[in-house]
Amino acid sequence: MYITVVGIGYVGLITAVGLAILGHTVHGVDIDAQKIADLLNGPCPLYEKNVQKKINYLYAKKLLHFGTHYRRHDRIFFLTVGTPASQDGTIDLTPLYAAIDSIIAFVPNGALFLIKSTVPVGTSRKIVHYLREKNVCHAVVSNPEFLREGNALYDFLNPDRIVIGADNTHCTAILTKLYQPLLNKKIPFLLTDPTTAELIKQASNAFLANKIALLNELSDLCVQTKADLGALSLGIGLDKRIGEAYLKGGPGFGGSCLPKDIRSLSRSFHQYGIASHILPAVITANNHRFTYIVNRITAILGGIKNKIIALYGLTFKADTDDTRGSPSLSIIELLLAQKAIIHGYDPKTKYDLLTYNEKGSIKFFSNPEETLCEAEALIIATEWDMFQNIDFEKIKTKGMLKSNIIIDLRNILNKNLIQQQGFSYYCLGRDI
Ligand SMILES: NC(=O)c1ccc[n+]([C@@H]2O[C@H](COP(=O)([O-])OP(=O)(O)OC[C@H]3O[C@@H](n4cnc5c(N)ncnc54)[C@H](O)[C@@H]3O)[C@@H](O)[C@H]2O)c1
Ligand SMILES: O=c1ccn([C@@H]2O[C@H](COP(=O)(O)OP(=O)(O)O[C@H]3O[C@H](CO)[C@@H](O)[C@H](O)[C@H]3O)[C@@H](O)[C@H]2O)c(=O)[nH]1
Repeated sequence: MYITVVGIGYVGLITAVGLAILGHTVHGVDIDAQKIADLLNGPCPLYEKNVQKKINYLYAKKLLHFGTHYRRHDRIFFLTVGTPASQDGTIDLTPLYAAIDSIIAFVPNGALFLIKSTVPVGTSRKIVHYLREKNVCHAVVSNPEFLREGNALYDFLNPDRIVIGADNTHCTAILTKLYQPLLNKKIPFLLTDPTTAELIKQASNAFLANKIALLNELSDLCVQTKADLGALSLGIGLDKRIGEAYLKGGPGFGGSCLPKDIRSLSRSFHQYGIASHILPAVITANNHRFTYIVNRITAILGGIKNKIIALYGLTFKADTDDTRGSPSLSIIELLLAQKAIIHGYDPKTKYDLLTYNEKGSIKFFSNPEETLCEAEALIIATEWDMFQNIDFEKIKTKGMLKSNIIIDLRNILNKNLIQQQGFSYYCLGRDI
């Protein structure tokens, strides 16, 4: 099938590559001409493992194309543009409607719009009305995406389920054909209406966020009671009704999705005149976590004013270059506000894209050892594998870290080894 993917960001790029791997011919369109040029000439504008190789291969096979314009014969459009949220959860749908406007100005009636962007409940049906008012006739289907950055292509090709929210059976038939290779793998195919499909997407993220927030709260109780956080997660997760995923303690959940989608869902409750008591509590708990962690760091260091603190990991989790909604950045802002001096390191972050509200002292480094220069303490904020392979023995012997304090917000280092090497090691659920 010939498919157009609109908005080649984290989701659009993987959707385009994934659909081409499934055997379709895919045309990716973005308004960002620089992004398209980078996709065509390299390097890939975003980091997702194994994707660059796949792009090169599919491009050579002519299964994948990129451009800034639509083609007249395009009929099936996956809409994957951004849907950012303001603090009160209002979603900015301007990019989505702009994309729709540019498509309908170009293609004749009879196209199929598949909404993959995460949108507030009711959006697909509003789009149907919008198209009707414009006197054009196209079908609209909700087909939310559940991929995780860092595992994106695997998730696209091996999803736990495909959710289709459609009001007519003709669209369902097209989608069955489109996803046939995945249906052959017995991946559950859930057909429902568009509103329910939209709600499934946001509610799934709300459940995940709930799990993380509760685990993080329990982690604080572990500190006070000297219970073992690792054993607690395992013990809870072994209950099949709960499951082991999303029970890792950390600095709080972040990213461009979980925080945004809970705020948006919470706003939908409000708009429909009902109260959600749980969602606002999860948001508050997560925001509070950043302050809690900075207070603990301050206590461990006996004050942080004018002290250099090295921080490893700026992305919102490992294996991505995405810093949107990153807990590391929230923690850095709070440390800078107390006049700490930050030395930051991340293997994939494009430092020049980072902006700070606090105009404090911050410097970024291109290698982990240099980052430690003159630092009082090292904070590990994301779980990149490479941080586990750093030669801490050498760091200790050469006296690279002034006070030999390591604060591990992801519990990725081997506590016994690191303590034997002579560091004061502080980890989640025990000291923080
Ligand atoms: N990032 C994720 O892991 C993830 C997973 C599932 C769902 N989602 C949802 O998918 C959507 C996209 O997220 P993302 O992280 O890929 O965003 P992104 O910001 O990385 O990408 C959006 C892209 O859309 C382009 N764009 C904006 N307006 C356009 C227009 N009118 N025409 C063509 N292109 C346009 C932008 O230039 C950008 O390249 C959001 O709704 C998000 O909530 C994201
Ligand atoms: O046990 C855990 C799991 C995750 N996190 C944190 O939670 C955040 C979100 O992680 P993850 O869910 O892996 O990231 P995303 O790539 O944003 O994926 C989420 O958001 C996407 C966009 O909606 C959805 O498609 C995915 O299904 C959903 O997992 C990150 O800060 C993680 O560090 C934890 O602290 N502990």
